[in-house]
Parts: sequence; C-alpha cells; structure tokens
Amino acid sequence: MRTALVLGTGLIGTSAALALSARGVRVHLGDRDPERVRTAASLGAGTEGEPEGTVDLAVVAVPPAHIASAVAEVQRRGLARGVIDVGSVKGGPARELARLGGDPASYLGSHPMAGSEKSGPLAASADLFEGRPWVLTPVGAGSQGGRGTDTEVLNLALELIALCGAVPVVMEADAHDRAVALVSHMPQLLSSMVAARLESADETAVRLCGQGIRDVTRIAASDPGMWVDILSANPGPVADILAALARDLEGTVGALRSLESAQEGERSAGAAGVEELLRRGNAGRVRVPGKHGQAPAVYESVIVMISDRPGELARIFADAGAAGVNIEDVRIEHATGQQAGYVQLMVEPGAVRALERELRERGWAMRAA
Ligand SMILES: NC(=O)c1ccc[n+]([C@@H]2O[C@H](COP(=O)([O-])OP(=O)(O)OC[C@H]3O[C@@H](n4cnc5c(N)ncnc54)[C@H](O)[C@@H]3O)[C@@H](O)[C@H]2O)c1
Ligand SMILES: O=C(O)C(=O)C[C@]1(C(=O)O)C=C[C@@H](O)C=C1
Repeated sequence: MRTALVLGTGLIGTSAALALSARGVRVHLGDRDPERVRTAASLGAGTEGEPEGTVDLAVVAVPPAHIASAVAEVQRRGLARGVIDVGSVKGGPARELARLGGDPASYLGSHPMAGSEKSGPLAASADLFEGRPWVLTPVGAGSQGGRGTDTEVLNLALELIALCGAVPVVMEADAHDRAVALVSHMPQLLSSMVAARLESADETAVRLCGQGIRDVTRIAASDPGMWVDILSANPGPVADILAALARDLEGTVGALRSLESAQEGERSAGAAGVEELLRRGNAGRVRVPGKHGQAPAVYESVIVMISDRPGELARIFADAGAAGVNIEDVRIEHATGQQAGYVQLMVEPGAVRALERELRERGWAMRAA
C-alpha cells in the first residue's frame, strides 16, 4: 500500500494514520472538523486534505451513526480502491450501506480491539494497535444480493493491520456484534454504573478511592455521545447480557441478606452463594488473554514508591533497564492527599530479585507486593 485516506482524525483514525505514515505510506487526512485535521497533521499523521487521484485504501474512522454515509460518499466520489471502517459495531453499518446503494465489494467492515476512554487526535498513538486483535468482517459472494468482498480490498486491509502491528481475526458481522456485547459494550455500561454511584456519594467515601475502583471505572470517562451510537447499533445482545447480570446481582443481594441473618444455617448458605460468585469470577478472569493475545502470563510485582516530580517514572524505567529487566506491565497508584504514589512494575518471576537489588542500590524505596 502506497497511499491512504483517513477520514475521521480522532483517536482511532489518527492512530492508524500515525502508524501508516511511520511505515512510509502517504496518508491524506480528512475530518468534518478542520481543527482536528490540522492537529493530526501537526502530529505527523499525514497531509491535510483529500488526494488528487484515487488512493489505495480509505479508512473511515467516524462515529458508528455516520459510517455508512461516509463510506458511500468515498465510494461515490471514487476516492479509494477499497474502503474499510473501524467502527465498534459491524452489522448495522453494513446493512445501512446496502440501503444507501453502496458497493459491498469494495467495502470491508473492520474493528480494532484497542482504544481508550479518551477521544480526539491528541490521545492518538502509533502503537495503539500493537499486538491487538483487529476484526475483519468480509462477506461472501451472493450475500446481500451481490458480489462478495473483493480479494484486493481484503489484502489491503490485511496489509494495513500488519503495518499497525495488529493481529487479524475474521468474523461474521453479527457474530462480532454479539461477541463485543460481552467483552466491550457490557463492561462499558457496568463501569459507568459503578462510577455513577460516586456522583452524589459522600466526600469522606470518595477520598478513600483506591486502585480497585480506579481499575473498574477508567472507561466510565468515555464519550457518552460515541457510546450512545455504539449501543444504539447493538441494543439486543447487550440487553441479553445485562439481563443475565441482573440475575447474578439479584442472587448476590439475596446471599448478602442471608449473611445478615441470625440463623447460622442461613449465614453459611449466604457465604456459599457469595463464594460461588467470586470463584466464577476467578475462572472467567483467567480466560482474559494477556499482552499480544496470548494466555495471561503470570508476572510478579515490584512496588516502588515515587514522588510526584517530573522525570521520576523515566528514571525508574532507566534503572530497571540497567538491571537488564524487561517491564511487562505497569500500574500507577496515586496516594490520596500526598505528592507521592506507588508504581507497580510487573516482571517475570525470575527477574524480581535482580530488579529489587538494582533499585535498592539506586536509592528507591519499595513496598512488599
Ligand atoms: N475509542 C475507542 O476506544 C474505539 C476503539 C475501536 C474502534 N472505535 C471506533 O472508531 C471510530 C472512531 O472513534 P474515535 O474513538 O476515534 O472517536 P473520536 O471522537 O476520537 O473521533 C471521531 C472523529 O470523526 C469525526 N467525524 C464525525 N463525523 C464525521 C463525518 N461524517 N465525516 C468526517 N468526520 C467525521 C469527528 O470530528 C472526530 O474527529 C468509531 O466508529 C468507534 O466506534 C473506537
Ligand atoms: O481500552 C479501552 O479504553 C477500551 O475500552 C477500548 C475498547 C474495548 O472495549 O476494549 C472500546 C471500544 C472499542 O470498540 C474497542 C476497544
């Protein structure tokens, strides 16, 4: 692929454009908001404005409600040989494109399973998609009454995914939508529900927020407009999962009420009910793939105290590097009301001793993991 057009220079479009530009693809940038195009271009994502001729691939990275019309427009104007979108839902936009008379052969639905609670070009990064699944939903000949996805477009999309360092996964559109209802759309709503409990909570409780609630509520900061769009295109599958969760909630409330009972038999039934849920949670959690989609690795933590001064994090990473230790993952825990916090460095179990020794020698204070 030599040339591309990225339409929608927000978080996802600019991240893809940065990755493509870094690998030598000539990228043109478009957005209905010219300020966003300017920002993306200034970050090195590509050049402002439409191409003069036809580019190899157009990447439509606009909110789900606008995908079909944007794809149809790119096709009508002959701006690209192939068009993909990156929307979080796949069935609805494809059907809408067919209704608008778009060409299903030169269009391919796609969805990178990477993102953030932040939006806009300033949140973008070239390595956002590294090692992440990137779903493709090609259609076979005869489906939607026409030709199937052109092989050329499929190959261009595979090249884009390779250039972004992601891992292609081929799925049928509606099966994709049912899968992401479980692994993305329901978690978004639950995160919002948990965070919503804090809205009018007492300040004395909010001050005690620790890492658990930070983990569970990060995505509650996401853009409501975008998520209304996503959920409007996938309401049934998400509602089915929430209904099953409601049954779990009801069972757990019942178990906790039993724990309040004066009768020992009822209390132990309540404890068993709560324990069963927690064990099911353990069993589900171990199925979540780790970095690069592999089975979750078992890392050990080294927890280092840092002060809230510029450059502290970089210094820890440099010192870990000096010990020859690869940091597999990192978490930061801010200490409430203090100019300090803890950095949890996740490393291979065999590397813990060497890392601790090196950090201690270099003056870092550590807490037991
Ligand atoms: N945010 C995530 O975590 C994530 C992850 C994977 C996929 N997606 C999908 O990627 C797409 C983009 O999401 P984002 O997070 O980058 O959003 P964003 O808000 O950061 O960017 C969307 C951009 O599209 C532009 N836009 C809107 N309508 C347009 C139109 N008709 N023509 C041209 N530009 C238009 C907006 O001005 C904005 O710059 C969405 O379809 C979303 O479902 C998002
Ligand atoms: O990491 C995040 O912030 C995300 O929520 C990204 C996430 C997800 O649910 O995994 C959100 C929506 C997208 O469609 C794809 C990815």
